[in-house]
Amino acid sequence: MSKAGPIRLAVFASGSGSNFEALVKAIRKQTLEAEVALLVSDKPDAFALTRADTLAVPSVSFYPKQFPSKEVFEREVLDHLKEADIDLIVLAGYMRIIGQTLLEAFDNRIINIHPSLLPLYPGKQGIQDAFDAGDKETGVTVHLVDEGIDTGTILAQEKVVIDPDDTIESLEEKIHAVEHVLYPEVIQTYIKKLQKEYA
Ligand SMILES: Nc1nc2c(c(=O)[nH]1)N[C@@H](CN(C=O)c1ccc(C(=O)N[C@@H](CCC(=O)O)C(=O)O)cc1)CN2
Ligand SMILES: NCC(=O)N[C@@H]1O[C@H](COP(=O)([O-])[O-])[C@@H](O)[C@H]1O
Repeated sequence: MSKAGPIRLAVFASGSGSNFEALVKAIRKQTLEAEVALLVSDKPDAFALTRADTLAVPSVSFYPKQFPSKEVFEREVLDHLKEADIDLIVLAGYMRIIGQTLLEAFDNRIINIHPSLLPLYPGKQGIQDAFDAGDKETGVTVHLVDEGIDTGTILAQEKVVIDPDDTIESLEEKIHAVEHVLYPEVIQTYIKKLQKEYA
């Protein structure tokens, strides 16, 4: 981490990749002092990979079920991260549990964004769960990733009001709009913290 040059991020995405694109655009607007050196996906048909091609960001994708175990899969991923000299892993709609191989190699250097006010509604459908519960508000959480699911140290949260006339689609739009601003801000702050620690 003490090396020269910008912090090198690997973004992990399984789906659309709008948060990935927001991070790249924040870097190009110079509001995030980092470099997205690699996009990693566990879904070779993920639209995030198309966004990476359009944005000229190197990418790699995998079929996890082709590997005999999560450990073997993550060792392959880790080889690519080392080759790209990655400093920080940023999960952005990555719908796969991070195992011990990556957790140990990137201790306190894996961040996730989750579309609920954790500890409320962890898991894969945070937006739907809050909507179905009839809550008047939900929000976005950015947290460190640990061995639990959405149990890592919370770095930031922002509330989002659920209006009576909201649909699941309109709520998703409001959540994503918050994410696309909050995530780059939180990562910038965390990078500065890491750089001080490693100085
Ligand atoms: N070790 C951790 N890994 C991940 C975390 C975390 O907090 N700790 N956050 C998730 C994101 N996520 C919710 O925020 C989440 C993603 C995926 C799952 C899940 O049950 N996935 C299944 C199915 C995977 C598949 O079939 O594609 C699984 O991996 O077994 C729950 C929560 C990212 N990873
Ligand atoms: N459990 C993790 C989880 O639900 N993550 C959520 O997936 C979406 C990815 O959107 P994107 O692919 O457009 O960035 C985001 O809303 C993110 O919070």
